[in-house]
Amino acid sequence: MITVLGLGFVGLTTALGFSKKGFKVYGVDVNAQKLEKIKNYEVPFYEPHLEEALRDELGNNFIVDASLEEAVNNSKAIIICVGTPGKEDGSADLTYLLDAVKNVFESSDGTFKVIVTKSTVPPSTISRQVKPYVEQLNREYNKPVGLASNPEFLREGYAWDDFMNPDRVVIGVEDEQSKEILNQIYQPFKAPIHYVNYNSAEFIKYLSNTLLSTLISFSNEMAMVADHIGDIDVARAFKILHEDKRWHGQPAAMSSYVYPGCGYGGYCLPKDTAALSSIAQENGFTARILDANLQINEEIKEHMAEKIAAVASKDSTIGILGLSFKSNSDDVRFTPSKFIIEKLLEKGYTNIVAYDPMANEVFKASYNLPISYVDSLETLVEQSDELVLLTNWSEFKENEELLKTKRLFDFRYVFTSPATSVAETIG
Ligand SMILES: NC(=O)c1ccc[n+]([C@@H]2O[C@H](COP(=O)([O-])OP(=O)(O)OC[C@H]3O[C@@H](n4cnc5c(N)ncnc54)[C@H](O)[C@@H]3O)[C@@H](O)[C@H]2O)c1
Ligand SMILES: O=c1ccn([C@@H]2O[C@H](COP(=O)(O)OP(=O)(O)O[C@H]3O[C@H](CO)[C@@H](O)[C@H](O)[C@H]3O)[C@@H](O)[C@H]2O)c(=O)[nH]1
Repeated sequence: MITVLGLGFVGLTTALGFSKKGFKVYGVDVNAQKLEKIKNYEVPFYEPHLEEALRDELGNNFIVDASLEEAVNNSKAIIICVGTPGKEDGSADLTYLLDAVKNVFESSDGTFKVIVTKSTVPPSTISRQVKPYVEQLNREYNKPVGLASNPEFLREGYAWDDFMNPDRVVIGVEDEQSKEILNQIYQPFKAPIHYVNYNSAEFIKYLSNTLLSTLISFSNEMAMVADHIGDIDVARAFKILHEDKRWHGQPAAMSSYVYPGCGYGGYCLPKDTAALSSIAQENGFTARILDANLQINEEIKEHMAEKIAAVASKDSTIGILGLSFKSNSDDVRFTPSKFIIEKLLEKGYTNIVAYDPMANEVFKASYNLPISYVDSLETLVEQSDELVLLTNWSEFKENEELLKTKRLFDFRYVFTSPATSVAETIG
């Protein structure tokens, strides 16, 4: 039913996991020594629980002494778990992956199977590299295959538990036959399954890993800032930081911080981020993550203005939804709306009309921009050709139908939550 190519940390765990769930699984590896060990019930690396699982499954559902041909042709899903090491220039080396794809083609008897990339590959690998490669192979072999991306999120040391109890399963798939097969093999896991396109699936894996690496480097940058300033108990500071209630609960409210939008504003985050970078510099340390953080906060606003300028004609009326820096507040200090409106004015949009449930007056008095204001959402929509949502007010959320009568730039992702816009959740 399933073949797993590559029996390293991910592959052996995957093979034993599916085997444990009752599927017949063929395990294949090009490393003869590794394979020999596995055949002798030996896990070639240290990972808790795998030895026990190998003892239970080998010779039952898990088969490692079959030829590649037998494995591939008895399987509907071929899951590739080979290494994708980094090259010197930082890019991913896809040699093993493409070799594995070729091996599948050479061995296939021509019945339909789906080749599933579980190895971590950069977004666009399937669409721009694997798919064209498969099309090229197909001109030679003419064997129908489907493609899917199924990134793996397990951690070493917890591989078995993470694989058997995934937080979610992500499947990038663009044809029904492959989707059906993947749906079947993941049903026993009782986890949410998210079907997305290839690029999104690959991206989600990097979104996860780079968030983790960024948080670690951020923490380390902060420790270096603290060391340079001196007399700061770094470990204690981090422990106290973790007491913020937004880190706890399910889902932790902190997840709303890991969410794109149109930049942070308000009286605190912009000035405090700048001030810490500045005092670090005074103490002889350049806080590059903080500096990049500030720079991104500028760039995102320009990016949003450019998105509008790319499609909206200069003589259209732009309706701004939201002026305060966040909902449930009338504070307009450093509000992204101010900067985005200024950028639109610079780009030549002269008809800008704005509405905020609370902050019209204070915004007008603070910034004196050449725009007009209206006092109801209905009037704003009526007067505008384009709508630009910049503050996450519930009044906007509650009026989706009205807002969607015009083209809407939803820059707070109110109606297109990144979590659900590309994903269909089942299970
Ligand atoms: N290690 C992790 O915690 C982890 C977690 C999630 C994702 N990943 C990703 O999964 C992939 C595999 O990682 P790993 O740690 O299991 O690697 P690994 O090096 O432990 O295992 C890869 C295996 O693939 C085998 N192989 C190479 N070419 C082959 C081919 N043509 N046919 C059959 N087998 C072949 C190798 O001999 C090796 O045993 C990588 O892309 C990695 O980034 C790793
Ligand atoms: O606060 C922290 C947490 C981790 N680390 C270090 O970060 C590295 C990675 O740790 P961890 O994430 O626990 O291990 P991995 O097994 O490499 O797992 C990561 O990489 C996998 C492969 O892509 C993903 O599947 C996992 O979700 C992701 O956590 C290690 O050097 C840790 O010491 C720190 O320095 N500080």
